[in-house]
Amino acid sequence: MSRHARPDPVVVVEDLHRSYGSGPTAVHALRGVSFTAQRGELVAIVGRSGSGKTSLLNVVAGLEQADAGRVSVAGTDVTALDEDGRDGLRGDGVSMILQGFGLVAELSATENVGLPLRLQRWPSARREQRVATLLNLVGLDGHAAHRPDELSGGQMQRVAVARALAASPTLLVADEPTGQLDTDTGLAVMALIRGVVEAEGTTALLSTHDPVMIALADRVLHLEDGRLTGA
Ligand SMILES: Nc1ncnc2c1ncn2[C@@H]1O[C@H](COP(=O)(O)OP(=O)(O)OP(=O)(O)O)[C@@H](O)[C@H]1O
Repeated sequence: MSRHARPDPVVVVEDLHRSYGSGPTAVHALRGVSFTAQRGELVAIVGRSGSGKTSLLNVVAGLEQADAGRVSVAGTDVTALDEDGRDGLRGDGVSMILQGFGLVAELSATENVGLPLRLQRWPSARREQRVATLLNLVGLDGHAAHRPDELSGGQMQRVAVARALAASPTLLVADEPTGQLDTDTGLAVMALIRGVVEAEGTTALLSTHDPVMIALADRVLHLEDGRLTGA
């Protein structure tokens, strides 16, 4: 755990339920999940395909609504927010790295990474410096001017990671952030996330199948059929 970690719960999840569909064909993706993640803690969520990892991350980040239960992020009751409120959450302290990258096709790597800083009205000189630092950290100095269609899948993922970290979020939510990366790039991205957790006291909630990422986590939560099982 980072030196910032202290009992200061950034994420509090209580008895969370989420289903898709209704009637006999309904899928109960989350069946009463509860846990807490502290400031500066890197929590890995593991479990078989279909165990509910993406559903859990999406509800915590406000992309999907829970059927029942409560999620609080940095003191905000996410489950009580309407759609606008949930969108606002992601501009304000919660960053998400999605499985499909979520980059803007028309923008260069530099512009994509700088987007959250633009939204927060960072002065341009400071913004440029932060973006350059992040692109360097993810090993993409030479690709700053490239648009997503000029980048490989691994490079797009690294841009997405840099963008998610740009505005020093309180909470980073990442769905298999190294899933589509080769071993070396995956290690670099994991080290980057671990480093940010250490340096900035970010709380990170990640789903992963990667043993190295699991080893780097402060805590591992095991999901099985929508329930947390003993670690
Ligand atoms: N939009 C949806 N409509 C219907 N069922 C869904 C939907 N999203 C997820 N599910 C179902 O909910 C369950 C949990 O899915 P989820 O994507 O959360 O699992 P996961 O652990 O993230 O899987 P993976 O590791 O394959 O990404 C699965 O049975 C899945 O088929």
